[in-house]
Amino acid sequence: MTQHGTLGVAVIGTGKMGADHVRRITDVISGARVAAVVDIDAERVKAIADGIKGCAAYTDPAEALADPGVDAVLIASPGPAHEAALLEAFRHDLPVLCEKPLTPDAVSALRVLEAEQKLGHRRVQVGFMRRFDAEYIELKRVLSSGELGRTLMLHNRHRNAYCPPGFTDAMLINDSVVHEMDVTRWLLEQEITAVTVHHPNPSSNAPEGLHDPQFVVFETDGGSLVDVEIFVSCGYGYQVQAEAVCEKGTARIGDQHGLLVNTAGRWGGGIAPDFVARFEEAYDREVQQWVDATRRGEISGPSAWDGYAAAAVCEAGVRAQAEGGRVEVEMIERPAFYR
Ligand SMILES: NC(=O)C1=CN([C@@H]2O[C@H](COP(=O)(O)OP(=O)(O)OC[C@H]3O[C@@H](n4cnc5c(N)ncnc54)[C@H](O)[C@@H]3O)[C@@H](O)[C@H]2O)C=CC1
Ligand SMILES: O=C1[C@@H](O)[C@H](O)[C@@H](O)[C@H](O)[C@H]1O
Repeated sequence: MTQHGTLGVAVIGTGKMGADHVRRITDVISGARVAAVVDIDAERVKAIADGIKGCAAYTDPAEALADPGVDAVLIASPGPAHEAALLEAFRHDLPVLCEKPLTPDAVSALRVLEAEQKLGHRRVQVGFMRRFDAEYIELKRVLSSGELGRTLMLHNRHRNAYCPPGFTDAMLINDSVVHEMDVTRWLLEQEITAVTVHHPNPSSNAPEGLHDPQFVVFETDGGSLVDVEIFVSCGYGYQVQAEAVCEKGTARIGDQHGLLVNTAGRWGGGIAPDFVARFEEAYDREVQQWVDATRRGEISGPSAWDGYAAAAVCEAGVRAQAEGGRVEVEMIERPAFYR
């Protein structure tokens, strides 16, 4: 570790999430600094590095990870670039915070699991930030306490005001519903065993060719049923809600009733514009805890196994979308290394 024990982080990918993580490490959290930024867009990466003292700019992740000032890696490039960056980080035995998805499919996620196991110690935390959100943490506490009895169903709504150009049906599953896959596994402590996907006639506001919204159903090995409304062109804001239906009651998060205003015969509150605003504190907590654990020589949070499990469920979801009907999730048995 460089500069009085401060963790030197290389941020790979400096788009929407990467640039926000650079800002977070530089201005918000403690114990780390951005030692290097990497992007295939040379102009973008230079502009970002120029604004940070002692930060080097690279267009090649391999060169950046060989920089002696780099102690840890935050991967925020697009999903298909994650595997190469992860394997390069393993070559230097560097700890990694990898934005979701770990990789875009189960076969490549499995290669990452195998490579991490060969290292002999865990190196990866996956960026499933909802596990660091105050409301989700509270929901997890209530469900784990047993005060509401067994969880029978979990209803989820996941709405984005708009989606980036080129968003596809498969991305609805791989980029968006992947978060509900992770929170289902984490909240219920059960594995997802089968996926079914339905959709109504698309909204007239959906981009051409996108079946939006969709309605996804998970079955779990504990006998719970989970549904997810995914709607990425709802137009009015960003909403993530979850309601657990349990034997002795229900528990619900995501109504965002921070401030209620009464005026001119109406009442109401605000809705976050996007995930960066809605989950700002969760991202801060996620990155701070990763830095703290790394500086203690530990690794915590969602593991590469969680990334693999989500990728396996995504695969079933994408097949269910394309083929119709119910598709069973195919997963390897959890290795002892990840227990
Ligand atoms: N946790 C969350 O809520 C969210 C996570 N994400 C995840 O963050 C990652 C990045 O997403 P965005 O920032 O939205 O994408 P983006 O498209 O805004 O940025 C990606 C950046 O990576 C660069 N890049 C592409 N290939 C590269 C490579 N091989 N090496 C280095 N840089 C490369 C691009 O030039 C671009 O600057 C994705 O894995 C995405 O799934 C995205 C949005 C929210
Ligand atoms: O991860 C994310 C995006 O990639 C995805 O496109 C959005 O739908 C999610 O809400 C966001 O959290």
